[in-house]
Amino acid sequence: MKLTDDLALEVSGLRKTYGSVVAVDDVSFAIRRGGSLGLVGESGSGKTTIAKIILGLESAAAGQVRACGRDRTAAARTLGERRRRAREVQIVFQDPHSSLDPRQTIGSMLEAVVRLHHRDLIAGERRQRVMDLLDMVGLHERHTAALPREMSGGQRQRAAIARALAAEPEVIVLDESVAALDVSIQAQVLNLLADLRERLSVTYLLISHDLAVVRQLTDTAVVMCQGQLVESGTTAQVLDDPQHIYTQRLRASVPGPTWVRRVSATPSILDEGGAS
Ligand SMILES: Nc1ncnc2c1ncn2[C@@H]1O[C@H](COP(=O)(O)OP(=O)(O)OP(=O)(O)O)[C@@H](O)[C@H]1O
Repeated sequence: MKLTDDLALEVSGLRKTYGSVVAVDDVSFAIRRGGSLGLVGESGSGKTTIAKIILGLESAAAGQVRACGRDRTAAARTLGERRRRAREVQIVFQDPHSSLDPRQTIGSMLEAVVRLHHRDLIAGERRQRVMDLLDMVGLHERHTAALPREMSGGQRQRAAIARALAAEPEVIVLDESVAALDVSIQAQVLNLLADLRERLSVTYLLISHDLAVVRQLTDTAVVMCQGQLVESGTTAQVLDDPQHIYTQRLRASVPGPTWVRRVSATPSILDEGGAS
């Protein structure tokens, strides 16, 4: 794969094993600056492992990860390097309950991140930045004093998005970020994410098993099956005209507004007896 500077994120030949399990097997994809790519696949296909390697939470056995043209495959050696990498890629997890510190108010959490990444700002400017971040995600000044448990699930996820934005990252990894929310709240947060992408030109890597979410938020998609990338293309191509049998089964197994039942209930869409 050609590595170029107008790409926000590039993953090439990535491999990760856990003992005898090959979690990620020679996976390559790229996202242009401001683009949004959906990483699709059923549970255990290797999606979160890829996210962890991109974030530096796991090391790869082979392959390369680059963000904004800079290699980040090897562990960061200095604090400055870790901070710079954090400004390149941030993550929003599925469950803000466990990803937010339960003892820290939303305001102090955001101010700490602003302070870490914008050391030149004075106190008043930092406070203003926190207000701006809250406003960007549809929260209010009163939420600065709130603890995570005093907020609704949707508000907590908005706070987690604000925390990611506080670093002004080039790329945000959204790892099942709306999966735990009620459907109506999920729609609001999806709209917020779409608006933010448009306003900030931020790049998304969206990890989801929910094809409707992938359709709404991404313009390209890759499909993972048992650690391998089996299909890639524009989101419309992949979802409307899937070429690989796995993607076809994945699509057929997802109930949606226009869902037609084509497969019987099965623990895995890979079970031969499961699809009919
Ligand atoms: N820390 C670990 N130790 C051992 N095996 C692991 C570890 N993390 C992941 N795996 C294995 O690697 C494979 C890929 O897991 P991964 O969590 O990346 O999949 P996923 O597609 O993100 O699934 P899910 O949507 O359920 O999170 C699975 O077989 C999983 O059991």
